[in-house]
Amino acid sequence: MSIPMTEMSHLGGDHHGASSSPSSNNSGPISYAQTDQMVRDPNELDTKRNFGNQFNALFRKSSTYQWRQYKTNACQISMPLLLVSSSSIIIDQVAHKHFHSYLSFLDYFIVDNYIGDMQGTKIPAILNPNATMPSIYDTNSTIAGDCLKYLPSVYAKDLYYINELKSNTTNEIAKLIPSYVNSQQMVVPLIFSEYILGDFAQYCSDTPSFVYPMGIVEGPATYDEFKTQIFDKWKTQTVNGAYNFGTVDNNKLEVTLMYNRSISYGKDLGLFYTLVTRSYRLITGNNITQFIFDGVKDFPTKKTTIGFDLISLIGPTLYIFIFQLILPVVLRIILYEKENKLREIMKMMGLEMKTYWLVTYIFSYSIYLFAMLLVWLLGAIFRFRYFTMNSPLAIFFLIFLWGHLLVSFAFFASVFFTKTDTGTVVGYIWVFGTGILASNVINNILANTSTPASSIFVISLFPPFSLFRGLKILATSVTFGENGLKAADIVSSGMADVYGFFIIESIIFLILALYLEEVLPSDYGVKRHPLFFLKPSYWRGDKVVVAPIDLNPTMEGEPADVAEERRRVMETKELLALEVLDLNKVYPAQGGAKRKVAVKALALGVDQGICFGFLGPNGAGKSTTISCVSGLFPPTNGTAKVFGMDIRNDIDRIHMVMGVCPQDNVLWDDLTGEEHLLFYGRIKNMKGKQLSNAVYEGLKQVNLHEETGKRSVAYSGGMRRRLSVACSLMGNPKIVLLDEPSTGLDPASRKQLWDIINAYKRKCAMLLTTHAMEEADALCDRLGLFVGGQLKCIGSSSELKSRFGKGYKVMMTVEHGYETEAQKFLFQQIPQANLLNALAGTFNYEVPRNSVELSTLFSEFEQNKERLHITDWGISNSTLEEVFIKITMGRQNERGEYIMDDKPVDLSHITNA
Ligand SMILES: Nc1ncnc2c1ncn2[C@@H]1O[C@H](COP(=O)(O)OP(=O)(O)OP(=O)(O)O)[C@@H](O)[C@H]1O
Repeated sequence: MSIPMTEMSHLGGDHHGASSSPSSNNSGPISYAQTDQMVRDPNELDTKRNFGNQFNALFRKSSTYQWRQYKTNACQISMPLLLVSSSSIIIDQVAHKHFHSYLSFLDYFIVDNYIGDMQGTKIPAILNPNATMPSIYDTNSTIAGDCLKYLPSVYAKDLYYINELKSNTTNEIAKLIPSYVNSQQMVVPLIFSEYILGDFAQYCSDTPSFVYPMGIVEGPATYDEFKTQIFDKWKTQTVNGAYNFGTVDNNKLEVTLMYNRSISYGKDLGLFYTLVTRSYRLITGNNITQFIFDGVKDFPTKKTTIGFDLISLIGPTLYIFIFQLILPVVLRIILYEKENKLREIMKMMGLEMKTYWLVTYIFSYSIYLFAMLLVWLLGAIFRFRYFTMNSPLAIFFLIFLWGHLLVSFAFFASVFFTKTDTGTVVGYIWVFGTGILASNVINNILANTSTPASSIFVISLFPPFSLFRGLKILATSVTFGENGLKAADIVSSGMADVYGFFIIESIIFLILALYLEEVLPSDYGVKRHPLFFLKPSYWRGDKVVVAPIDLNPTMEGEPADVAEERRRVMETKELLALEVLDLNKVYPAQGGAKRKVAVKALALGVDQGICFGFLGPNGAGKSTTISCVSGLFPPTNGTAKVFGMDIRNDIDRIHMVMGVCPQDNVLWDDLTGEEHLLFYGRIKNMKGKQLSNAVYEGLKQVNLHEETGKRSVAYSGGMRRRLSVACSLMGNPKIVLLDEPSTGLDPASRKQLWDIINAYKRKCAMLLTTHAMEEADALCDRLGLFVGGQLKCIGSSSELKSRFGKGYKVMMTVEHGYETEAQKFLFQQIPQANLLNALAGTFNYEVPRNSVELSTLFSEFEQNKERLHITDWGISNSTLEEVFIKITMGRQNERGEYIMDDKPVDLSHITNA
């Protein structure tokens, strides 16, 4: 005979005798509950969170994590740098191409526009005589009035003409222009269009001023001489431009314009043009019938010098992208931990959220600051006036304060996203969208001096626009020959206002972010009442008062053992590791799914030092119960107490004595196993030798001690699972919740895991869910079987088997052709045997527990097996699996017994034979 040893081991009962039944009408602890350190009062537990330890734990973890992410971080940080560098190259190219090779194209464009502009100019009626000719500013003019002090002083006084006539006719025009413009009566109204003057026109538009036109003097006799002279003088830059007349007579005006780009940037080309054509008309009285405009010639200039800082001109547009580019990066940092439940698991393991936000803030800000300081450095290296001419103090405050607003705003925005990728993409759209909006719309609003202060105030409430305002002030200070913003001008320029907005908005967004995190419903976490801050108890730091839950003494339809468990929980005087008190969880209808009652009026107690197993089919509500107990979800009704501490108002303290291994492995891909354990150990106040020993032991127990350098992303599924279990056991928790801990483990690893759990369960209480019946058998002192969110039975494995199993199983294998004789023999020995199945000569029977005398059965089989050609036989106890199947698939009859509708094969003809 061969008796399957594993099954035979069940003979004579399980590892816990039925005598230890909780149903023995006592309300004390389960008799086999043992623990090395019995807790009698929750105050005996070390539930204090130490800010220093947790800060240290998180700071080290985040530093290591960010360091491991150096490639991603380098890419993200280099984006702003790339923008700065590439803009420098592009602008250099544009400057050289347009101002040197394609100069005339650009300048024709300017002239054309200018003419168009002039035609549309409305001359104010009060001006008399009407303006006939535009003027160039004489900034020294006292007549000009106050408005001119705002104008850039780039216009020098002298404009030359060269009398290098090709024709033999007298060059009347050449003579007349100087006398025309130099005559004192030629005080002309200032009527430049806004196109030409840009922002500066705003200053003078309300108070038309009169200025002297500049002087025009005769220059050297030939163009070549003139060129030489200009080239010699380019550094002093006193000459604005020159005319070189060709043929000039009553019908024809042939002229070449030359201008000094270093001074005038081409802005006054139109002016030069108009000056000569209108003078011609005024002096000759003729309309020009033939105008030969020979194009525009640039004055010789030093090769690399460009007259104005294009980068500063387009600065606000460019810099608004650069300054905001870290926003999606920060969003990614926050959302990664949110989406992957890492934030929740840290919380469940005891991390204080204040510490979490502080460290996340410091890291996000550091990444931003590092990137921006590099941008500043690069800007200085490329000699962008923006960075070299503006006061370093003004730039520093802009970078420093904007960083705070950016990070606070990212915190605020992160509240509205759950997926990392969605948040990051929206972040980039935000950066570019607001950048484009700012440079196209907000720019004009800010540039318009008639924009009321209230509008500017409203605009500034929007972070990207207040940034744009600051960037524009700095840009304006350097664009057209200004000397940059001085530290002394920070207040008068409006920069101080911008800083003020940054500071106030940072505080507002930070408070909003933290507030919304506390109250806004989300996938995980217990949320506060929206008006929680109005309660004085919140500010005093008092514990929230919650109504006590009185367990219903009876619940209709509850099986006897479950009702008994309810009574035990109500009456027990002992401090239980976990009391579940009429816990209900209803998931609201969402995304097409109906409202789901996942857990119904659950009442049970888990004693200290035992391992309690939740069994049940998929969707029975096991994980939901664990999630409620761990604080991942708030219960809809009812509550649970861990060592007497209520999950509704003491969850933070509970977390310090709790270890959680969720159903999915919640790990940081880029951290090693050792780093995970160090982190969780530090959170739970472990230090020094104690910590390093615990980490080593933890890794050794799960057989990961030789994988210390490997990051968890490179672990196999089983290794990740073992690491998750090791994390949950760090820091000597008093209660450990394990949601399907052995999923995906090979048999050897599973055995190892069982050894760990068996070793730990005397030190703490454990709650585990599993689908593996042998695991429940091997580990759990008590089991609860769930179906449809309700507890269907509760007890030790042996109790359940004896209550719901039919007794023993007998297996017999018979040689071909001798089956009938062998079966007859079996029914003679055990008349109540019930054939479950017969396959290829192997027969399985169910045998009622008291229907057989085991010793007689053994000797009868031994004596007859050869005669009956029985090659193998065995007897085993009912398995938990049968109990499981019976309860989950069977139905209850009127006496409350579980029966299976699928009847076994009817072989009564054999029995009767
Ligand atoms: N976040 C959720 N939102 C809505 N319904 C949910 C949510 N989580 C679980 N449920 C539903 O609640 C019920 C119980 O789910 P739960 O995950 O607790 O079952 P389980 O017993 O742990 O199952 P399994 O053994 O498959 O892990 C299921 O019907 C499930 O669809």
